[in-house]
Amino acid sequence: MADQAYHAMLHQKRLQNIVISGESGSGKTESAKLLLQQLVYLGRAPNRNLEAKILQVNPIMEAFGNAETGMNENSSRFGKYLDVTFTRAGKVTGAKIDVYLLEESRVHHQARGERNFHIFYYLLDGSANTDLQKELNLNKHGYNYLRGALTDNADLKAVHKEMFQAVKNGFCLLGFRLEEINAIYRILSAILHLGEIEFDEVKDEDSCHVHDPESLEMVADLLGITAGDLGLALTTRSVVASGESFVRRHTAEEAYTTRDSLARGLYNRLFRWVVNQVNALLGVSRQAYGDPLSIGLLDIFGFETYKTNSLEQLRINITNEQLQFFFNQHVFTWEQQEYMAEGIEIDIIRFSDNRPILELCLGKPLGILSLLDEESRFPRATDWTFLEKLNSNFANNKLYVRSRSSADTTFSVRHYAGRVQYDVKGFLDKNRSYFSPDLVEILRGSSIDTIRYLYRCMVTKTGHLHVPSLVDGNKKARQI
Ligand SMILES: Nc1ncnc2c1ncn2[C@@H]1O[C@H](COP(=O)(O)OP(=O)(O)OP(=O)(O)O)[C@@H](O)[C@H]1O
Repeated sequence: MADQAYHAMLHQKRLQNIVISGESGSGKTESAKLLLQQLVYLGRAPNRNLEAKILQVNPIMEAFGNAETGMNENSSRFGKYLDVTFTRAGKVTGAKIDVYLLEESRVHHQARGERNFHIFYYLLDGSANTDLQKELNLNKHGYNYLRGALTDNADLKAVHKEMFQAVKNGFCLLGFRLEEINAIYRILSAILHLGEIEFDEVKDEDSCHVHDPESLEMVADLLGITAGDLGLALTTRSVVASGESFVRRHTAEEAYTTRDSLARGLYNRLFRWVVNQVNALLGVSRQAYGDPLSIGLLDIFGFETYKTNSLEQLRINITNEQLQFFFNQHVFTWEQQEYMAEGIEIDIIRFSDNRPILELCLGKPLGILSLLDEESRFPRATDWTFLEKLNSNFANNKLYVRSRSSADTTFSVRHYAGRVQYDVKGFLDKNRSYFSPDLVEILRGSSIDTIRYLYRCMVTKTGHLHVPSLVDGNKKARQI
C-alpha cells in the first residue's frame, strides 16, 4: 500500500491518503507503523537524521496515548492522522501529526482489568532508584489513579524501564529541551499525587477540607504553585452574581470532581502540547520546501460496542459513520455518477445510505451532539434532563430507540454496523470538561515555564484548545 501510494503521488503529483480502520486489536497501529517505515524508506532524505526523527514519533505517541484494555495490550486511546511530506522528487521533508478524541477520562478512571496510559508505568519503573524518583517523590507502591498496587513482575518492570529510556531518547533526538522533558515528568508525577488527595466532609456545612496535606504539598511543589492556593481552589470556587464576587465551598463530592478534572485537564494539555512540539520540531525542514506533496495515514478507532458504552463510544461510532459515508460516496455515488456522465450503461448498485444516522447524531440544531452541547450550557441540567430531551426530540425517529424502562439511563442508536446502547451517566460532565477558572488562574502563575505556558492556551467555544508552541520563531497558537 505504501509503495502504491508513493508512486501514485509521484506520478499524479497528487496528495494521497491511507485510511486504516478496524475494530480494536485488528492491527491498525502495527500497520500504520509498517506503512510509515516503508514511506520513510522510499523517500530516503539526504538528511538521515530527519528519517530517525520521524520514526521517533510512534514510540512517543504510543507511550502517551496507548493503554492496556480488555481487547488489546497496546490499544490506541486516541485517533491520529500522520501526514508525511515529500518534495516533488519524492524525498521526505517532514511529518505532521493531528490527534483526535483522546480518552482523557482514563487518567483517573480505568475499567476493571484495564490500565492507565503507558507513560505512567514507564515513568515509575524507569525512574526507580534514581535521583529522578526522589525529585518526583515517586516511591509509593501503588496509586489510586493506577487502580492500586503496582506490578511486582520483574520482566514487565524491565520492559517499562526500557520504554522509558526509549521515550527519553526520542525526546532528546527530536530536540526537546531538558527543562521541557523535566516539566513533562513533573506534570505526570503531579497527576499521580493528585489522585492521592482525599477530602473530608465537614458535618452539616456542605463543605470539605483536604484530608492529607502531604499529597497536596507534593502536587503544589511539582506544579510550581503554593499548597494554600491549590487547596483553596480544590475545596472552593469563586462565583460572580449580580456583579459581586464571592466564594462558594465545595462538598467532598464536588472537590473530588474538581480534582479529577484537574488531572484530566493537565494530561490533555500535556498530550496536545507534546504533539505541538513534535510537529514544530519535525516541520522545520518541511517549511523550506514550500508546497510539498504528502501521504496521510489515518489510524482511527473502529466501531466500538461494549457492555456499557459512554460518550467516548458515541463519538468514536459517529466518526466511523462519517468514514462509512465517505466510503459510500467514493465507491458508489461518485463512481456511478461518473459512469452515467460518460454514458456507460451500468446496473445501479443499491447500498445502505447512512445519511439519516449522521443527521440524527450530527444534525444542527437537533442532532444528539448539538442537544448535548445545548444541555451542557445549562448549569442545572443533568444527564437525566439530557436523556428526556433526546427521548422527546427523537420519539418518531426509527434510528433512535428509547429505553422501555423509565428508570433506565440508556438509549440506543441503530448504527450502520449494528445497534449500540449508550448509558448517559456522565455525558454532561465529560462534554463540559469543566475546568475551574480558579485553577487555571493559579497554574498561569506557576513558577515553572512549561506549566505557565500550557495554561496560556485557550479553550474555544467548540472545545478546541489553542496551544501555543514553545519553539522559537513559531510562537503563534495553532488550533487543534
Ligand atoms: N502485522 C503484524 N504483525 C505481528 N503482530 C501484529 C501485527 N498486527 C497486529 N499484531 C498484533 O496484534 C496486536 C494488536 O494490534 P494493534 O495494536 O495494531 O491493533 P489496533 O487495531 O491498532 O487496536 P486499537 O484500536 O485497540 O489501537 C499487536 O500488539 C500485535 O501483537
